[in-house]
Amino acid sequence: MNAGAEPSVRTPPLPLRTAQERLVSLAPDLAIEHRAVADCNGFYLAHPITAHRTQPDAPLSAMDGYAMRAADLPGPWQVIGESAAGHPFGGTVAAGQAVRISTGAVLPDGADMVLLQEDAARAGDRVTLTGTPPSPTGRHIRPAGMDFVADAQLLAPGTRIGPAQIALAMAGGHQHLPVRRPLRLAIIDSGDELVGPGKPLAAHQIPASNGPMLAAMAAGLPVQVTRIGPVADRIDDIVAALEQAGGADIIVTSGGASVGDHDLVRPALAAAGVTLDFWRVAIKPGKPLLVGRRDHGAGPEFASPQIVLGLPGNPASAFVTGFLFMLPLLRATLGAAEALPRTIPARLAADLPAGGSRAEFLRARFEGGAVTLDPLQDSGAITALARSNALVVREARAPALPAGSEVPVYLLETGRIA
Ligand SMILES: Nc1nc2c(c(=O)[nH]1)N[C@H]1C(S)=C(S)[C@@H](COP(=O)(O)OP(=O)(O)OC[C@H]3O[C@@H](n4cnc5c(N)ncnc54)[C@H](O)[C@@H]3O)O[C@H]1N2
Ligand code: MOO
Repeated sequence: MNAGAEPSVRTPPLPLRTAQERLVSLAPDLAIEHRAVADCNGFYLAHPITAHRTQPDAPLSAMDGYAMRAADLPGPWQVIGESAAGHPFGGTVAAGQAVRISTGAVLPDGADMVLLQEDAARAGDRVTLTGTPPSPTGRHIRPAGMDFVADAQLLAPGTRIGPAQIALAMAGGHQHLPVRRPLRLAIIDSGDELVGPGKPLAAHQIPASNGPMLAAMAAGLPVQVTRIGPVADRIDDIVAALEQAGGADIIVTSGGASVGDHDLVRPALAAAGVTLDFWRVAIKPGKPLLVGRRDHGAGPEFASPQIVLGLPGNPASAFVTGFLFMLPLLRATLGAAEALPRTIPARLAADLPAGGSRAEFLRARFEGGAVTLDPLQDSGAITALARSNALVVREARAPALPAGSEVPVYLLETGRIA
């Protein structure tokens, strides 16, 4: 879209990939901070990190037993001391000698093998072989540098930091990691029919469920969520909600994105100074998605424009666009190397009819490599969403496929998909 050209219903909906790439390219630039390693779970690494040390820094025993020279097999040996984890043996193992050793302890000089204690018998300071000696290729020794050597790259930029990455950074001698600061996300529910929690409902009203759903989708990421609404279908009210969200890096709305007389998010965005970047994507559900931005003007912390992502109101549409657009935008802003979700191949449990003019994301269950479509594909059906753990991708105008065919699916982990 050219700058200044207002997208209209006459502008064809964008193909999915084009729309996703455009959105991700708008990701705000969040400042990089140095955060205590243990507090980095779920963040993305902003710069590569290298090892400040070698691990292990000396050869270690991988088992409890006796350290000795393989050339002395089959023994017997005289025990001359002990090497425990944190307490190395200071001497050297000579011919016919052994050192009692524990897992993680430094292998004494002169030794090149560890005999498991289960394969040995000890009487006083004499040890004899009672079982199988270690094979020449498995002497229960972890050589120095087996895990990593000083200055080697430990983690690449854009890596998601989880429990194992925290362990690696700590072992590599890091106290802090460079990550983008937590993202401020405002989520706005809009619609006259919506009611917030704990309030009585008339027949024409429904509980606002999209806001909590979208917040839960983002919960695994370092995101501070502010929930606003539900907001009435009045331009002034929506503008006021957008002002309330003035300090957010990203605003996600749901509802009011379509073409009805009460779908007022677009005019409200214009009134609030948001320039529309694109509107409508050729996907089902989720077509009326919109993306806009406005200058923050709130200091150096907000160097990039604020992004507004308007999702359709239907719950399945909000979920699918939350998965295909909101989460990739959050990941890209937080510095993820890979912002877009990936499909995996699965076998269709039943025939799949031909597709329509939009790419579709069908709610389904994936079990044992096979995927079964939910019979209720209405974008207002939350039950179907709640019992699904996968989205089957059917490309626009895809031909009908027989059961057993391979299709791409997105897996949705229960409770935590970010
Ligand atoms: N004439 C046309 N009508 C519609 C079109 C179209 O192209 N031409 N597009 C349809 C499609 S596709 C979708 S998707 C919907 C989405 O419309 P909106 O984004 O404007 O959503 P609303 O009309 O506000 O609401 C739709 C539906 O979702 C419920 N809803 C909304 N917000 C929430 C919430 N926070 N929690 C739970 N449920 C919510 C709302 O009550 C409606 O039932 O438009 C089609 N129409
Ligand atoms: O695209 Mo709407 O999201 O079909 O339901």
